[in-house]
Amino acid sequence: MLETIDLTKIYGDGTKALDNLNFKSNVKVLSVLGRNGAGKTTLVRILSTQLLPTSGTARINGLDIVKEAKKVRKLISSIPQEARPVGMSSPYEHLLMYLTARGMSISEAREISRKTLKDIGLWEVRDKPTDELSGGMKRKIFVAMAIASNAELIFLDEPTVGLDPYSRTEVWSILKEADSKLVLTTHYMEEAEELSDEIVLIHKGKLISKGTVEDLLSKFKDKVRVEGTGEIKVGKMKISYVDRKEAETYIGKYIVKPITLEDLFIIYAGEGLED
Ligand SMILES: Nc1ncnc2c1ncn2[C@@H]1O[C@H](COP(=O)(O)OP(=O)(O)OP(=O)(O)O)[C@@H](O)[C@H]1O
Repeated sequence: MLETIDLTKIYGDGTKALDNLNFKSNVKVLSVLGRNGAGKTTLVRILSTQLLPTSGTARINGLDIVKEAKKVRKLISSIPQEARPVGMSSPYEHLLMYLTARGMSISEAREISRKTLKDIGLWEVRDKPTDELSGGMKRKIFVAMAIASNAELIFLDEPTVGLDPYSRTEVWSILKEADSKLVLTTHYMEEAEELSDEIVLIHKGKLISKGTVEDLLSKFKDKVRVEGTGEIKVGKMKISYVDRKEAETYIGKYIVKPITLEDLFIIYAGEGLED
């Protein structure tokens, strides 16, 4: 169970990255979505005890992430967005080091490392220095480390950035099979749709919406997206969200599409529909 209580973060320069965030979640995969700068990484860093909040707190399985940070760290594993592997060490060595450092026996760590490297598609390069691997392969090492940890809750900040579609599917598959609960941030909406049991949408550090993909979209079930005309300007593109009936008059003249998760970003950027 994850719960944030009036969680607020104001950085030293005055930027309010999280603004009284309150939500509870107890699902297998929770995705945190929001535009660049919405506060997702700040939230994940605070929840994974790498950064202190300015005020408020959060609880993971009832444990306070500030007052009981040491206990929380035993429950979680986290891959920061900026994680970089050690160039001379191989993927296999990364996993072994990480798992044994977490207290796993060497024999168990060997077995789990091998299985995870196979599952995630890194088996053939398991003994290569990571310096000699591609950016996507390096990213996969961290996903493998987190999943192999079998932690109760795993934080994955944009786990599939830079991965080709095949590798992304490999990662999705391993994430779906994991026994751990996951908190994920992503800018890939199909990834959020594929994996999430619940989504929290944040904007300028505030909670905008929470629910399943269906819940979030159901608020706009009678609307469609019209491209080429409308009040909302995204760069040079004009977009409007109109009732289905009204959209009939646009068919043939403009591009008319169903609303997807991507549209929530445009809608909630403050320029679209009122909630
Ligand atoms: N160390 C810092 N000092 C000052 N401001 C910061 C710092 N880190 C982040 N911010 C600011 O806090 C806000 C939230 O940033 P954060 O990285 O949490 O957003 P995000 O939703 O993860 O963005 P992205 O999708 O681009 O990764 C932004 O305005 C950002 O500029």
